[in-house]
This record gives sequence, C-alpha cells and structure tokens, in this order.
Amino acid sequence: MVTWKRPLTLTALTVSLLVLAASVLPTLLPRLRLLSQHLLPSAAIPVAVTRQHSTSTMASTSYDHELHVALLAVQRATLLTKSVFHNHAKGTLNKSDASPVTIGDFGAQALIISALQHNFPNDEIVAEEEAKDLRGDSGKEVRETVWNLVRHTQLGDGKAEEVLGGSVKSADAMLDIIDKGDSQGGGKGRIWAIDPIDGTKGFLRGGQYAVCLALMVDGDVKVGVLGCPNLPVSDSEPLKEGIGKDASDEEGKFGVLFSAVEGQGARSRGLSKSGLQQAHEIHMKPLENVADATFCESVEAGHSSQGDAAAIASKLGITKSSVRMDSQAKYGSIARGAGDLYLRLPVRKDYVEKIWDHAAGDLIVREAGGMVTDVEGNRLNFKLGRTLKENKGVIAAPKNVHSKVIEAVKEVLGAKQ
Ligand SMILES: Nc1ncnc2c1ncn2[C@@H]1O[C@H](COP(=O)(O)O)[C@@H](OP(=O)(O)O)[C@H]1O
Ligand SMILES: [Mg+2]
Ligand SMILES: [Mg+2]
Ligand SMILES: [Mg+2]
Repeated sequence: MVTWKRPLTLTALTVSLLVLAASVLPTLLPRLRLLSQHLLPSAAIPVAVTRQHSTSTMASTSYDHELHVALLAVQRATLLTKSVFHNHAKGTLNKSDASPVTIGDFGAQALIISALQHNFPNDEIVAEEEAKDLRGDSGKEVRETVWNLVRHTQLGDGKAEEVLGGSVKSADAMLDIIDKGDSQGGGKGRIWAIDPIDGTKGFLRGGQYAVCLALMVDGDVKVGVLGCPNLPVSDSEPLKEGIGKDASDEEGKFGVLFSAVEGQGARSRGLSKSGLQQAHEIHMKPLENVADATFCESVEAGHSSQGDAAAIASKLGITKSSVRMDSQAKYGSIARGAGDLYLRLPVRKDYVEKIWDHAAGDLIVREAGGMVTDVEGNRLNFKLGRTLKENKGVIAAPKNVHSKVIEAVKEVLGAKQ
C-alpha cells in the first residue's frame, strides 16, 4: 500500500499547485504583458505565423523572402519574353477560347513555377497556361523551341540564379513544371497566381504586356509583382500606348518592375538583366476634381466596353481622351501616378474575369493609395477559385473619387438594362 501512497500524495500536491496557478495567472498576465511592452521595443515582440514551406523557418509576416523570389522570378521571365519578341517567330497557338498563347507564355510560366517550387515546395499555384499542346509528337516542335528558351534564360547575377534554384533539368521536367499551375485556388492557404504574359495580344503587337505574379494567403493578396518590359522606366513620363524606348537595353536596363506587399506600400524599379535595381515608393496622383482625370482602358474592345467608358467619362466631365493599353500595365501606370483611373467594363454578361489578370495589380494600386472594385463597388474576391465569379468588370481610382466614379458607372450601365 505504501507504494501507492507516495504517488497519490504527489498527485494531490501537483493538482493543488495547478489550481493555485490557474487562480493567480489571470491577474498576473496583464501585468507581465504591460511590463514586456515597456521593456521590449515593439519590433522585438514576435508575431507567429505558420509557414508551410521548408526553406525558411523564421516566423514573420514581412514576406521579405516571398517578395525577393517573386521579383527575381518575374525579372528573369521578362528576359525570356524579350528574347521571344526580338529573336523568334512568336509560335502562336490558339486556345480553346480562341485567345492566343505564345512560346513566350509557356516559357515564362515554366521559369516562374520552377523558382516557386524551389523556394516554396508546399505552396499551390494557379497559372494561366497548361502544357497539353507541348506534349507528344504533335507538340514536339513548340516543346523544343520553348525548352531552348527556358534553358538559356538566366539572370546575369549568379547569386540571383542561386535564389531561383538555377535552370530546369529537362524538357519533360519543364512540361510537368508548367502543369503544376493547375490548382483550383480558393480561400485557404498559400496560393500563387501567375499570368506569364498578360496582354498576349499587346505582346504580339509590340504594345504593352506584363508578367504577373501574386501570392494570396487565405484568399487575400499579400505580395504582388508586375514586370512591364515596354513601359518607360520613369514614373513621370506621360501615359501612352505603345512600346517604350528600347535604347536603355544597351545598359542592361529596360521597362519597369512594380511590387507591393500588403501594409508595406507599393514600389517600382527598373527591370534589369542581372540583379534587382534600387526601388522607390510609388503613389497614386492626388486628384481633387475627377473631371481632370486621365483614364485608361483595354486596347481590345472585346475585353472592355469602350463605348460605356466614354459615356462614363462624359458623365464625370472628363474631357481628356482615354489611354488604351494592354495588360496589367494599366494598374501599374495609375499606381505610379502616370494616369488616374482604370475602367474595365463588361462586354459580355457570361465572361468571368480570371484571378491572374488582377491579383498583383489590385494590391499594387491599393498599396499606392487607390481603391479597386468591380462595377458594383465591391472589392475583388480572390477566394472563389481560378475566377472572380462574383465580380463583373474593374474600377480602379484614387480613394477620394472612387465612389463618384461608381455612381457614374451605375448610371450608365443601369440605363442599358
Ligand atoms: N471577353 C473578355 N472580357 C474581359 N477580359 C477578357 C476577355 N477575353 C479575354 N480577356 C482577358 O483579357 C486579358 C487582357 O486584358 P487587357 O485587355 O487589359 O489587355 C487577357 O489576358 P491574357 O492576355 O493573359 O490572355 C484575357 O485573360
Ligand atoms: Mg491568355
Ligand atoms: Mg491575362
Ligand atoms: Mg496571359
């Protein structure tokens, strides 16, 4: 019996100690927290976040590593698209929805996913393209061309290439990498959205296009990067459609790389063929009177109703003619103050916008001080899968005039019903 008595006494003692601790701790905890706030600078208070990927074990919500990888991955992909533009027949195929896809789209998607898989192997990826047309005998010629582009595209900075995990191992590996972008998306976990070439029609015409990458966490965009090789480097150059000056190519610089991290503002820097250039903050241009606005819209009348945009502009008293440019370069352009509004007005009732066409631009404009909604004034909802099925159109504007623009949009679109 003695052998039972000791443990029983010990257990009783432990239980009374626990009861005592439970009664004292609630009164002690707030005091301890107060004390720690006085003793520790706020930056030293750790913020816990569960990271799923294996390369970084540091708990942080800064997304520094994600941003760094995304910037380098997009910059490298723009080298491939530039090379396609200057040195190749574009190798255009028609997709099932009759929209074009080029060897540049496939190659850029392969390079970006390869970098994401190297750094964040557990993250999901929603990307626009798939490798189906590159497989088998019928896909051999395009596959070989894309493979040659992918394996020969490198940043001229060894450290940057190391961050991205170097080159893709084989043509077959490249096809599987392209198809890793088949996630169905949704509102849970870490999901990257990739548009390897947004504005493919602009790319083919020598107009604007953008290489787009965004990280969503539980459906909120946390990191957004847009590489726009044909935009002028300077934020103050007037907004115009068409190709930017290519002369700077000789110095290894061309176009612009926009980026934003939620809560940390938006930035831009020149694109380069090597490491990252120095970045600076960008902001929407202050606009007191909406009648003074410059607005941008799609070049393609099939993507956005230019008639409705003209009617809305006239209701707002806007007299400047619209600037038409392809791709998410429109988001970047208003975020840097080169224009004021972006109007995307539905042409067909049955068209659903894709998340990769908007995720990066949405964050970049909001972080630059703007507001981005659909034509009803609702925020874009990235939680619903590969498409924005709850939203129609896009209206991006400085915060102070956004509701005025939505009023005009509703009047014009409402009158058509
Ligand atoms: N009927 C339609 N309405 C709106 N957007 C459309 C559309 N058909 C295609 N698009 C999208 O418009 C994007 C280009 O936008 P913009 O007109 O602003 O340049 C295309 O991206 P891709 O070029 O990546 O395929 C495509 O996803
Ligand atoms: Mg497309
Ligand atoms: Mg697109
Ligand atoms: Mg695309």
